Amino acid sequence: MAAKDSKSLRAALPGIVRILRRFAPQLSKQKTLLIASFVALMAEIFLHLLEPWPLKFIFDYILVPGFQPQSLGIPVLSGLGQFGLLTALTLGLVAIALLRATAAYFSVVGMALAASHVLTEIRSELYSHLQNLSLSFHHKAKTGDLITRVTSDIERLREVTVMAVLPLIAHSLTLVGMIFVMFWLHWELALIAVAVFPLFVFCTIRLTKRIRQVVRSQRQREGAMAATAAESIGAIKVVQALSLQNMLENSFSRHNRQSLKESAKAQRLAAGLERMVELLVGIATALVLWRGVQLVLKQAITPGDLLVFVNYLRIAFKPMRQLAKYTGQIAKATASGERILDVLDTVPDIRDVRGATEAPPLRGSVRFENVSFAYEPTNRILHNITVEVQPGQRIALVGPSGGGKSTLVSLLLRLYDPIEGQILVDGGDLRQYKLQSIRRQISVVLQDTILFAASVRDNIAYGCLGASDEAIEKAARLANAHDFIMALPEGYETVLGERGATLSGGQRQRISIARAAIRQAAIVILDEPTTGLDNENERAVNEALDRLTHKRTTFVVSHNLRAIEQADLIFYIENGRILEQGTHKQLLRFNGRYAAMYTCEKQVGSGEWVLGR
Ligand SMILES: Nc1ncnc2c1ncn2[C@@H]1O[C@H](COP(=O)(O)OP(=O)(O)OP(=O)(O)O)[C@@H](O)[C@H]1O
Repeated sequence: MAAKDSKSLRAALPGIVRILRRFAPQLSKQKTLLIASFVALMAEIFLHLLEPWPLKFIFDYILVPGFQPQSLGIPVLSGLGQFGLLTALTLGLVAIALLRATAAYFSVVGMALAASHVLTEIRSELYSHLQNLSLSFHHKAKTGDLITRVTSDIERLREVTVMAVLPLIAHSLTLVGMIFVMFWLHWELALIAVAVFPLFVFCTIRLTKRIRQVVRSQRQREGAMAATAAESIGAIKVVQALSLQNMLENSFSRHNRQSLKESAKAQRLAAGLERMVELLVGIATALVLWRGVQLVLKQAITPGDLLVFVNYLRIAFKPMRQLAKYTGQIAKATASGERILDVLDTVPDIRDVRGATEAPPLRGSVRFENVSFAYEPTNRILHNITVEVQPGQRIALVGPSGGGKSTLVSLLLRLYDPIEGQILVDGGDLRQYKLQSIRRQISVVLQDTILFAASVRDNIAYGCLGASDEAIEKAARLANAHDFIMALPEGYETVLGERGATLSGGQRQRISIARAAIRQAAIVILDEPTTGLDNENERAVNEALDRLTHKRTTFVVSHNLRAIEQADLIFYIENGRILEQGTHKQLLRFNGRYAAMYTCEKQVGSGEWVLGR
């Protein structure tokens, strides 16, 4: 994920090869379109080379004293008179222009279509890959930066394919064709014309390398800005409440100013490169004229030949000047392409192992066997956890904050894999089953309920895609949500604000319970589901949770004393170790840490376990 250091142009080529190789399957699907546009391109190049030739004939045969049609050596034209030949040549000029325009049209449209198809497919692949990348990746990556990759990096590749790659190929091949024809006409004059080329290539490579470095660092800067914006706008309430606006603004404008500097530098370099090319072409034209006129006077070449030379240099002038622009754009797009590949080539830590099977319908027995886990290799969070849970049992995980309770349940969801030990469901190792088939059978209610900017109905149905209206309503009734949903302006069709912002915390929580309920899963995970709710909402949510978890294996991470007392089995976890386990009564009799916390909490009397938080 880390940004690569800037590369030289020589080193950029492997980047392009890497991109082409990685996207070869998508490209080969567009084979027919690509071949057709290439054929059109070749036709365009040929017609481009042909353009000055009618003029050459006019200069060499019509404008010379003593017109001799036979000297043309082309039987069809030799039979024409002076006027007829002039008409034929001028019509030829128009026909060449027309055919060339048609060929160019088809090559551009064909290429644009092929690029759009390929990149649309890559964008879908990128999005789906991002969704499946493990949490360990997403915790480290910046959201804004990832969004830039899915949107503007892909867009840049699409633009550059049509606006730079195609013209670059066309112009390069035209240049090669022109050099070939010039050598065929007169090698000495051709040598003079191409003499400035090595200088041109040298300067282009040097400047393009610098442009690429600047542009890459500018892209990173833009990613950082997008990340800052996404983060602060996503958490605007906290930002305003803590008056963090100034601090965030400063950081944003620092990146913004730096990006401006880099963009100005890139523009300066690109403009300098273009001017240098103009100068070199001017020098080449002057040299050709100087030697060419002498050759015409010595009758070594015809005036028409010199005209073709000068014309080719003029035609070559435009692409050569643009070459700098195109290479700059391609360097930019290579950077974009590599940023996309960096994501696509990141292998999810958590994925289906080879030969993984669909999990059978679960009964709900769970066993953690000597499970250890670390987010960072050097810092173990869980140590040798062994837990045995029977189907339908309600388990409470308690202990001070940071002890590892949420981490433990996230291992059951296979958001992470243990570094040692194994987790068994109904006797089978979690890792032998397909990821989705396990997750589908576990319902989750978290403290931070995430709802989507969709209708209430859809938000509930996300728990079980394709659920019927009856099932949705049943789940909503179970979750104590039906009545307030019906009171919303459009009932179940009411579209929620982003992240469900238009509902109260308790309402959001009850919709998320309905979403969990519709799954009918054998295992339910409740991670502090009532934290932050007022008494009335908490009562409604608790009622809903009791119904949701009835006869299901339930893991509750909670500070709520009532939820803890009701559990069949309580695990007291501190510093990643299970220090005590048993029923509420057993643990009170044991008079250890759990009993101490419980007694202390009872005395404080808030009903919420506050120690250690
Ligand atoms: N994504 C992460 N990357 C690195 N460390 C993490 C990550 N998530 C949690 N931790 C660390 O793992 C430890 C256990 O966290 P966890 O959230 O499991 O504790 P908890 O017992 O659920 O706490 P709380 O009661 O406050 O929710 C903490 O020290 C925390 O800092």
